[in-house]
Amino acid sequence: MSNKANNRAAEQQRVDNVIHEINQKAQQLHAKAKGIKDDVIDLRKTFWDDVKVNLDEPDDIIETEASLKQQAELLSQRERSHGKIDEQLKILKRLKESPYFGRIDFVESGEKEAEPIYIGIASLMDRDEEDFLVYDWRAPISSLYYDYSPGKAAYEIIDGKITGEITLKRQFIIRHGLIKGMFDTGVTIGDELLQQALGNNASSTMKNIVATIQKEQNRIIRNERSNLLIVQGVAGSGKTSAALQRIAYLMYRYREELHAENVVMFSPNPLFSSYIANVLPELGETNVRQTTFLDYLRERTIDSVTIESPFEQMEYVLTKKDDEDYRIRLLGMDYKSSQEYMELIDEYISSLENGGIRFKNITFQKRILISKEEIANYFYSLDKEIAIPNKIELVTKWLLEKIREHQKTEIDQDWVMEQVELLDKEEYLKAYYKDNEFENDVSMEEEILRKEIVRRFFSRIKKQIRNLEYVNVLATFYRFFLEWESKGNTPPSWTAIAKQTASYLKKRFLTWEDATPYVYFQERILGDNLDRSVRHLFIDEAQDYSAFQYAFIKRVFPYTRMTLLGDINQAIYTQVTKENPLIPEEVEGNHERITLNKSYRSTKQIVEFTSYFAPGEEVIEPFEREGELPKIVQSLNGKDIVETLVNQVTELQEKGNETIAIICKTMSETNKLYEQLKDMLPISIIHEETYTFQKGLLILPVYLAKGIEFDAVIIPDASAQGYVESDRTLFYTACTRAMHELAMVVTGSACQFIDEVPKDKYEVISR
Ligand SMILES: Nc1ncnc2c1ncn2[C@@H]1O[C@H](COP(=O)(O)OP(=O)(O)OP(=O)(O)O)[C@@H](O)[C@H]1O
Repeated sequence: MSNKANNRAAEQQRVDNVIHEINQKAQQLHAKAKGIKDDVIDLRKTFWDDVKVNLDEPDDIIETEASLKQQAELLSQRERSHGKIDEQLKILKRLKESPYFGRIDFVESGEKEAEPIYIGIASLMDRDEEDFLVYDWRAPISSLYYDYSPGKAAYEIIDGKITGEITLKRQFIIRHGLIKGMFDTGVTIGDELLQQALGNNASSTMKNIVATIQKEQNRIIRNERSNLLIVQGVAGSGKTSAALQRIAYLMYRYREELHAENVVMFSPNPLFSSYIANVLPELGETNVRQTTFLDYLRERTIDSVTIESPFEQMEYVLTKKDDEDYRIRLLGMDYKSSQEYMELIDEYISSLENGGIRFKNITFQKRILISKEEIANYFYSLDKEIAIPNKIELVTKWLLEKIREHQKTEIDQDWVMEQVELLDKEEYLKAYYKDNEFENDVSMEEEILRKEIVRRFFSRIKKQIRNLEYVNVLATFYRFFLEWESKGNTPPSWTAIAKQTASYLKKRFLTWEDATPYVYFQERILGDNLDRSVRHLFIDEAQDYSAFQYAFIKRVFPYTRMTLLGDINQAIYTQVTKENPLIPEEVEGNHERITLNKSYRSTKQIVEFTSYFAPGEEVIEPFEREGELPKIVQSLNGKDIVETLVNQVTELQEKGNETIAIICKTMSETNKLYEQLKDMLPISIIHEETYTFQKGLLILPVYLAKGIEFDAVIIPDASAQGYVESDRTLFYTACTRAMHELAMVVTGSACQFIDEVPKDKYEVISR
C-alpha cells in the first residue's frame, strides 16, 4: 500500500474511533436526558405537594410565596438542564456526520513531539474528559489552521503567545462519517477544498465557511480589539460570510456574557435576512436579532406615520421623470443625508427651548380634560436650564397627577353607573372582589364598582401619557419646515426642500430621507431611547447608509461595538454615499479597517469582466475558478425580448444551472417582464415583502438581489437606454450576483459599461 493510501486508511480509522466515541457520548446523554425528563414530569405533577399554601397571616403569605418560588426555580433548573442536553445532542449529531475538516500537527517550542490537532465545528473530548478529540474552530489553537502554512507559527492565548512549528496541514471532506477527500496543503491554504466549495451550485440559503476561512477573513472573524471595525470588501469577497462567522466566534469566546439578544444585525431586506438565517444554527449557535434599519425606525416612531422604504425611494429615483418636484427631492435627499442637516435640526431644537413645541389635548369622551395650551404653558413655565427631555418627564408627572384628580371627580358622573350596569356577571364579581377581598361590605358595592370603571377608562389615558403621546412631535417637526427660520445655516435650495417636505408631512408620510432625521428629532425631544443591551452591532451593506444615519446609529448605541461591512462599488443609493465611513477619509476616531480584494463568488471570467467597470479604484483579484466568458446576447431586428429570454433560460438550465435570476433595474421593469414571462416559464417574482426563495427561475430588481447570489444571472436590458452613467453601481451589483454564468441581453447598442470592457473578455451572440 502506498504511503498516501496508508495515511488515508489510518485517518479513516481515526474517524471511525471518533464516531464510536460520539455514539457512546450520545447514549449517555440520552439516558441523562430521560432521567431529567422524568424528573420534570414528576415535578410538574407533584408541584403543589411540596408547596405550603397558607394565606391566613401576612407572614404566612410571604412564606407561601417563598415556597412557591423555590419550587418553580427547581422546575426551571431541571428544564434548563434538559435544554442544554438537547443542544449537546444536536451538536453530536452534526459531529457524527462530519467530525472535523482540518488537522495540523504542531510542535510547540521546547517540545520534541508534534501533537495532532483536529479541527471541527465544535469541541469533543474523549470519554474521560481529558484529551480533545476535536477542537472547536474558534479555540485559540485553531487559529493556526487559518493563519499559517507549514513552518513557523504562533497563536495567542489570554496571557501571551505560544510559538512552534506546523509540520503537517491536512484538510478533509468527511460526509456520513466517510472521508471523501483528503489534501495535504503546502503554501496556500485550502485551495482544493475551496475550489470544491465554490464550484457547487448556488443554494437558497447561505452556507457556513468554517472549513475554508481565508487568512484575511480570519482577521475580521477573530478581531477582539476594535470598537469599530470597518470592512471594505469587493463583491463576493466573503463579507457577509465573515460577519456571520465573527458572530459565532464572539458568542463562543464570550459565551458567559454574550447572548444572542446582545447582538443585532442590520440587513438590507427581509429576503436577505432569511437567506443568512441558517448559518448560525448550523454552527450550533442561536440566531441573533436580525432586522432591517427600516423596521428598526418603524419600531421607534411614536406618532402614527407611514415610512417610505428605501426601495420605494429607489424606485422613485429610478422611474420618476425629470420634473421640478423630482429635482427638488433629489436635492433634499442629498442634503438630508449629511451631518450639516443634523446640525440644522440641532439648531431648531435649541430654539424650542424658548417656545414652539406642540402638544395634543388630553381628551376623554370628547371632552378636553387638559388642553394643549395648558400643557404648553406648564412646559414653558419650567426652569429654562432644564433640558427638554427632562422637562417632558416633569410634565408627564404633572399630567398624571392632574389626571388622578379628574379621575376622582369623574366617579360621580352618570355615565359611570351606566357602565357598571353593562358589566357582565363575571366581570362584576372580579371588579367587586378585587377591592373588597376580605370584607364583604355590601354598602360599599356601588362606590367600589364606580371606582373600578373609572380606573379602567382612565388607565388608557395614563398609558398614553406615559408613552408621551401628548407631545405632538409631528406638528413640531412640521413647524421646522414652514414656520422656523435658521440663523443662516441652510443650503440655497432649502426653501423649496422645506416646502416639499412639509407637503409630505401633512399627509403623515415620511420619505426615506426624512425617516432617520424624524426619529432623531423625536428622541432629542422625548429623551433618548438608548439600546444598552446591544453589545455588538453588525451593519451589512454599510455603503447604503448616510452620514446622518451613522451619526444617529452611533448615538443610539453608545456602548456598542460595531462591525460595518460593505462595498463602495455597490453603493446604489448614490445620494447618500458621499460621506460614507467605508471611504477612509470620512471616519473620525478610533477604528480598524480591513480591506478584502479577493472575490470568491464568481468565476475568474465574470470577475475580470466586471472589474473593468467597477466604480471604485481598488484592484479586484479573482479566485482561480474557470468558467465561460460572459455573454452579450444581441437581440437583432427587435426580435421579441421574451423569446430571447426564454431561449437563454432554457440554455442555462440545460447546462445545469439550478438557480437563475433575471435581474432588472427597477420593480416596474420586473413586474412588466414577469407578466410577459409567467405563462411561458415557471418563474417566481421577488418583491420587497418576499421572505424566502426556492431554487429555480426568479425575477427581481437589482436592489433586492443585494447580498444574494445565483448560479446564473441574466440582465434583460443591458442596452444603452437601459443603463446610464448614474446606474454604474446598479449594473455592477447586478452582474456580480452571478456565480457561474452571466448573460446580458442588448437591443440596439450596448450600455457604456460593456463598452469599457476589452472585447476578448466577453462573447457576443446574435439572435
Ligand atoms: N473562505 C471561503 N470559503 C468558502 N466560500 C467562501 C469563502 N469566502 C467567501 N465564500 C463564498 O463566496 C460567496 C460570496 O460570499 P459573501 O456573500 O459572504 O460575500 P460578500 O462580500 O458579502 O458579497 P457581496 O458584497 O457581493 O454581497 C458565498 O458563496 C460564500 O460562501
